[in-house]
Amino acid sequence: MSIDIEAVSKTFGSFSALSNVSLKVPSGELVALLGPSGSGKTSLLRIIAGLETPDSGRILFDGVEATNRQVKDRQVGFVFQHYALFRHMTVFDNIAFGLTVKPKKERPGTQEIRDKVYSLLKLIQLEQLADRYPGQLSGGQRQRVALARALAVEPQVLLLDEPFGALDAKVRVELRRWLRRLHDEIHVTSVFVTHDQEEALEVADRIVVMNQGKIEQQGTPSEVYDHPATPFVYDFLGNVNLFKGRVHEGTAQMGGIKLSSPENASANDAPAVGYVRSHDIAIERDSSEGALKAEVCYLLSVGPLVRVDLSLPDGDRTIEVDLPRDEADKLGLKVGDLVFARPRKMRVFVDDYQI
Ligand SMILES: Nc1ncnc2c1ncn2[C@@H]1O[C@H](COP(=O)(O)OP(=O)(O)OP(=O)(O)O)[C@@H](O)[C@H]1O
Repeated sequence: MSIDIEAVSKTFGSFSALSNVSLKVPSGELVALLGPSGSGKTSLLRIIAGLETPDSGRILFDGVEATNRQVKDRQVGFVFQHYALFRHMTVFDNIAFGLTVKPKKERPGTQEIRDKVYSLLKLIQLEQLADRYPGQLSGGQRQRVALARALAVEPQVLLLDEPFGALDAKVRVELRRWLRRLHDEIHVTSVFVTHDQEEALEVADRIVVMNQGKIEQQGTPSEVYDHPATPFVYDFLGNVNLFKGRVHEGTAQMGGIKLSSPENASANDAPAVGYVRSHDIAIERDSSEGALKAEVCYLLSVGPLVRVDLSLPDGDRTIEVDLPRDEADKLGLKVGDLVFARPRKMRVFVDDYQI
């Protein structure tokens, strides 16, 4: 089922939580709502669910207006971060719950419910745990059961609000991959709220980046990561260094670096900020054009990368560089070394922006 959100606004008292938000979720797509705390992700999800009513705007399911439709008539399934399972019920009974409470004429027979629950247990790979109670499961297993419970009633839309938020990092990564594979199998239209950019990049077909109740940008993971539309998106989706300067007649002069025809900078003689991701800076031993002299002030190996902090001679500024480990090994960097940093890719935004 497709979802259309048309010009939705929502205020709480005098606070505007959502302002004129429009979004189309095509049938079968997995969309991530990504943004910092308080950006309006959960409010939007609750409006889709029918748990909250917008002040203005409309929600359509499959092209049919559903703004005032009751939650129970929307055919949505939920999985929340703390959507507790029924503690006194087994895994089997938790998953079966939505089916057993259906009105008598819609309720499937006992054998049909049993078959359905076992097929879902197979899907979440927990067949052997049907008789356990929630207290006897790990956090990750509990969220998988919560997902199976949501899917049991065959929702047309699945809404997930930080479903892995309470889990430790390793389980989170496993579960998001698992969710992606599961979605490829069942194709239910899904909206997934997260503030974790890696999670959104890995799981979603499309990412909707939210900030202060508005959509900053939407696109495929590579569109939003490789072509951020605004400084906010640049900053939110990855580690970034800022170089302040000016643009003048098609040339940008940013903190000692000169760029001709910088992307995105058409203004004349205006203050501007250049954005460079930490992995888009090369470190070289020899001086070359477009490279900045810098001193290595900190080194840290993190998995396959080495984080190198460089201080620039212009004062107290440091820039962060992420180098593949073999490249760092080849350079043999030590704290105190004088090197040259060359931004490989810089995006210039003319409007001043503070992080
Ligand atoms: N029922 C409410 N009453 C008053 N203010 C609310 C209510 N619900 C949300 N808000 C406010 O609206 C803003 C958006 O909240 P929302 O929960 O949608 O953000 P979020 O992006 O999901 O944040 P988080 O990641 O922290 O959950 C917040 O500033 C929040 O305090």
